[in-house]
Amino acid sequence: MSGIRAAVIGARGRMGQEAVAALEEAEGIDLVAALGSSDSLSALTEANVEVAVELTVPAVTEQNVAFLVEHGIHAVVGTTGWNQDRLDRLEKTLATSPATGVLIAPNFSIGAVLAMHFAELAAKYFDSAEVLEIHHPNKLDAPSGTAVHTARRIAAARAAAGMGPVPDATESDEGGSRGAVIDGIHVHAIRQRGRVAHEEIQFGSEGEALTIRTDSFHRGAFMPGIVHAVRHIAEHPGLTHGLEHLLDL
Ligand SMILES: NC(=O)C1=CN([C@@H]2O[C@H](COP(=O)(O)OP(=O)(O)OC[C@H]3O[C@@H](n4cnc5c(N)ncnc54)[C@H](OP(=O)(O)O)[C@@H]3O)[C@@H](O)[C@H]2O)C=CC1
Ligand SMILES: O=C(O)C1=N[C@H](C(=O)O)C[C@H](O)C1
Repeated sequence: MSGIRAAVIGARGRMGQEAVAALEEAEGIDLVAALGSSDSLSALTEANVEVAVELTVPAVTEQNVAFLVEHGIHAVVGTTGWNQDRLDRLEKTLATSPATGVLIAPNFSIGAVLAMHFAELAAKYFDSAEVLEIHHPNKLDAPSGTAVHTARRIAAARAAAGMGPVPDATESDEGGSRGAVIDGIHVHAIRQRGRVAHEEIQFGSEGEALTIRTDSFHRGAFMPGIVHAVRHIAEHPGLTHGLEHLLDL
């Protein structure tokens, strides 16, 4: 064995099981540890892990990533829940281990990464913009991490173009029908059995609309992005937020 020594944390979850299979298949990567919730993280240092893929739950991801950084293990993180406070704390931890790379990836699917990129490009050309996400009903968080990241990027592109708020005359919003509002962009979450992960970004201006849609029908959709990140995260010390930064976009 002489490839990148990789591990999966959360190996028995829906994503973790797929990631274990994908990394076992990947050339130039040796999967040397696969941890569930009852395993100690010390197994990672005992196995001399170089890159760990973190796919757990929002409640534990921050402490897992802190352990990785403190032990100089590069991290490829798919778990949601990385708000600005958590990202700020992570930056501080990374300052103590400057050669270590951490990728926080709201979505590993190439289609979703491109959809967010296209949405950012389109944002300044349309008066209205809203994000709709649809996921399986076992998902713990709403709105999805991808939808939050998408809304933030649209809002930043609008702000950079000097645009004001989206037009909306709503005076009463009983039960939150207008959805969550992330940096001024409305985000709507649907949970539906039979679905995996889907997002639609809707833009509108007088007389025209643009809809950008991405569908992940199977968790295999996320695996090429994970494998690519495991191969390249060591070249990106510090914090990287979004797989787009590891791609040639
Ligand atoms: N970035 C992306 O592209 C994607 C991100 N996600 C995100 O990834 C995360 C996982 O999703 P999914 O696989 O569907 O969730 P699951 O609920 O299927 O899996 C979560 C796993 O986390 C494990 N876990 C919980 N606590 C710990 C811990 N302390 N140490 C190790 N493992 C732990 C559980 O382990 P056990 O079974 O051993 O109790 C469980 O198997 C979610 O936040 C989801 O939103 C999902 C899809 C794509
Ligand atoms: O929980 C999921 O399934 C997914 N979570 C991520 C998110 O919240 O954006 C990525 C993808 O949408 C699937």
